[in-house]
Amino acid sequence: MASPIKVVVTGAAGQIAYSLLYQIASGSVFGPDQPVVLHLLDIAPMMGVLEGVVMELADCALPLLAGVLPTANPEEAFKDVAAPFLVGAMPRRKGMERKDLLSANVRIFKEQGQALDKVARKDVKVLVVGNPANTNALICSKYAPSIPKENFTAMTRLDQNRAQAQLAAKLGVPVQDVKNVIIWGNHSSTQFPDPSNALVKIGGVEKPVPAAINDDEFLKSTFVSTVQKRGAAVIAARKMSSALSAAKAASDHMRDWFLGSGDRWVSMGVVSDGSYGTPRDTVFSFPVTTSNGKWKIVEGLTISDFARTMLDATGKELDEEKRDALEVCK
Ligand SMILES: NC(=O)C1=CN([C@@H]2O[C@H](COP(=O)(O)OP(=O)(O)OC[C@H]3O[C@@H](n4cnc5c(N)ncnc54)[C@H](O)[C@@H]3O)[C@@H](O)[C@H]2O)C=CC1
Ligand SMILES: O=C([O-])CC(=O)C(=O)O
Repeated sequence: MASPIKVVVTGAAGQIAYSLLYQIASGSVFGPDQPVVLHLLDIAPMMGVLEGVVMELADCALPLLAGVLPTANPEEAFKDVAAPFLVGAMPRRKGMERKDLLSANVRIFKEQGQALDKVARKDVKVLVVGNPANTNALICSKYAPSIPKENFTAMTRLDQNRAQAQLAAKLGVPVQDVKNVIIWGNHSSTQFPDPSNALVKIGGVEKPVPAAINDDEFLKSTFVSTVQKRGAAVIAARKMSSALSAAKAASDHMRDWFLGSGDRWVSMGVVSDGSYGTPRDTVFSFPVTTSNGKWKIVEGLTISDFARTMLDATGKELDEEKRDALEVCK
């Protein structure tokens, strides 16, 4: 058995963490042979609730759970961790856009960037879930200059999973038979869920999704807006934002980053190098492949005029969010 790795979940007393902690501690993220020590960070007033979460983790009797550390101190939480899931932040409510959370949440990621810079391993792999996730990840990276910027990512995997599920339902196939749908840009209502390179397996044969669906109007309008607005639809129904599916997506993101994405593309918000004409120095979601703990943007894709308009709109929003976030952090 490998020696345990330290994994931190922030917002550990919240609703996403409630699903996520089990997935990490049961081996679905880092593999069935990798023990974990869980560091649980939340704010001081939540320590009582967190105590209950600690009790429940013990009561799960999980063989891979090698230790649990609940704390309200970021430097204690981030000490020597390999994998931070930065979930802790205010969720939006009905009628809000995710960027409306910026002024409330971005300071959390400044403070946590500073703490990571001070005490985390330099090869730490950071996943930001708390909204607005892309811009929070950018700010976190900016305040942790001793850690390579490639090590900071934002979660758009939930959007990818939603897009894949929508296409599979339309085609009447199991969800795993659809692959390579892309989420470009911001985890917001300007994101571009792009099915143009997606593939579907039908009767054992792989075909392009656009040809299999053969309904351009559906792919450019209904499909795009359903995925863009899915988070708001869940809030309208549940009166709380998605948590079960968000935790599953966070697990998928980290698992693929650590263990590899195989023959599938996955979407991750990463610091843009300007690929595909996107704004540099924003955290932009791209199709990537992952192996040996590193991600690589899929190169050489054709960008249609429609896609160009969509990429430019979401890039513009990310530039605006960055400007606002830097102002808040001054
Ligand atoms: N990127 C994505 O796809 C998704 C992102 N989200 C976002 O994830 C975040 C968390 O959502 P929920 O778990 O539903 O919220 P929640 O309100 O249930 O839990 C948030 C937890 O974070 C804690 N927290 C607040 N400030 C903190 C700090 N400075 N340090 C550590 N913990 C802190 C709170 O005390 C609370 O326990 C929200 O911002 C939400 O919008 C939610 C779904 C999907
Ligand atoms: O919509 C929200 O505010 C929560 C979220 O990010 C999502 O469900 O995608």
